[in-house]
Amino acid sequence: MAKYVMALDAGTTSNRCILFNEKGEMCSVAQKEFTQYFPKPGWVEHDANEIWSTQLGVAVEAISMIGARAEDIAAIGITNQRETTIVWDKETGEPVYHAIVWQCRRTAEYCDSLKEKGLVDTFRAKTGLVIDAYFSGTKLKWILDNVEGARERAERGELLFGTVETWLIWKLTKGKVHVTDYSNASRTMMFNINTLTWDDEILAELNIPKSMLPEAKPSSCVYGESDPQFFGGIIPIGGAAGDQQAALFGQTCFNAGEAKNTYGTGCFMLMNTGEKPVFSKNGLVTTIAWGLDGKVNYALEGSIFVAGAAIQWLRDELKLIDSAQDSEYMANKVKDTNGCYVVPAFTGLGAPHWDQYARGTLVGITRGVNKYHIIRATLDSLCYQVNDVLQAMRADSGIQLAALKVDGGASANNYLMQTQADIIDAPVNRPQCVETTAMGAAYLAGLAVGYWANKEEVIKNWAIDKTFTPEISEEKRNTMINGWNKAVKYSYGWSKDE
Ligand SMILES: Nc1ncnc2c1ncn2[C@@H]1O[C@H](COP(=O)(O)OP(=O)(O)O)[C@@H](O)[C@H]1O
Ligand SMILES: O=P(O)(O)OC[C@H](O)CO
Repeated sequence: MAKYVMALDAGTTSNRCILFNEKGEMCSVAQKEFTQYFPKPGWVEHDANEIWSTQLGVAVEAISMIGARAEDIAAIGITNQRETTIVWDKETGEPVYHAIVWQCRRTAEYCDSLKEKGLVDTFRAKTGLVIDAYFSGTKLKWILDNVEGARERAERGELLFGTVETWLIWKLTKGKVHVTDYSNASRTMMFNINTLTWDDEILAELNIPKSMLPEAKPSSCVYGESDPQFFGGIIPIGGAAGDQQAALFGQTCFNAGEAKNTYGTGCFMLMNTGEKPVFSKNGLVTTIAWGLDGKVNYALEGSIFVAGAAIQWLRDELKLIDSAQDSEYMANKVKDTNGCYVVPAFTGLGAPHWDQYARGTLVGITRGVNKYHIIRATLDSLCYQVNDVLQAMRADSGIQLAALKVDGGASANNYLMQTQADIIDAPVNRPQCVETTAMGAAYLAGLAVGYWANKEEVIKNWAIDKTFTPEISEEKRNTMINGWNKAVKYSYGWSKDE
């Protein structure tokens, strides 16, 4: 029997490959960052060819690190930064433009025009989403409208669209397979989450030729095989899911009412709502969690655009820290933020505010505020944003979570996790393996090929590392949250007149 399942985790700032064994243990890990392009304020792009070459590179590295062969790998599972939009030529495989990243705000005004046409309820009912530049649909329209010749070529059937998993599967199969999974399709603002089909009315509104779109399939199913050129033999590609839905699966939140929060570049809280979509009244979006065993699970999601990215900003732009890990030590050098607040609305605000024009702000500065206070306030901003989303989730679902399951790169930060427990006034549970995104993709792929027999087998692999319990008084919590509520308002609408 094959020894491993290979997860390809194509994140926003880096690509990773992890080989998992049957017990869900990480047997080999390789990771590489890739270039971020910021061509204009609020715009974010990646080079799709670099996404592919980096992803293939780490896969080959992870395999060779433990001397594995293709036949040792039961299946490949893919998980990815969602919404990021790639258009390429069907024949040459060349992207016609850089990948437009989920964080990119270039279509904010066009989104406003859709709202002004009174389409908010239509989009919500069909796609589960709010109209926002975050999602793929308007990014795809932008490419067709702005790249010379793209619309004509698309109408002639020469171009293909995909989010990152579609692109990677297409590359891995050398152009044989053009698919997406339901969880990724549900982030495009073009997919009807009730009928599980591309929505003709929306495609007409956005003027998108249907022939460009991939076939939408369940998240756990064999889409095709990787070409033998890449790993010295064929490997079935057995699963794909957006990274946040994969993390929900990796955290084994299989039942309605179970939730997780992932602290990566952004921060995303998802609650499984079972086999029926629940539509939010409090600024959350409805999304497909996964398609598995002939059924579809839905989730409520609170999407926070900037979380770990704010720590990168402290490191790369302000140069206040040498590494993201240092933020913990630095934050602990002071007992509070000395009254200052950071609102990292660098690419607008997502849930529950949904302000495309919000921009970052630093308020409450007095003469005594030093770099440690600013670092601490930046970490705290993640906790406040998560609290805003958690309150919305409580209101929508009526469920008071007994504890919050966390994961993602920044969940390693103990200061951050303790403050999170303090602010939400509930325990925070961190599992031993915080690579739940990759783990979820591995589970979906492994289940498709029988490497794991069923979900019950994988539940056994979840184990806790540490629980953080609330330690501050209600009075202190309220004071901190009131300050945040005041601060966040200063970020609203900042770039509207530019
Ligand atoms: N110890 C830490 N404290 C705070 N932030 C951290 C820490 N370690 C990593 N991060 C942040 O977490 C992010 C990386 O997490 P990861 O889950 O790999 O993200 P992604 O999948 O979005 O690329 C980076 O933005 C980094 O700044
Ligand atoms: O790169 P991450 O892990 O922050 O995830 C990005 C999300 O998928 C965007 O929706």
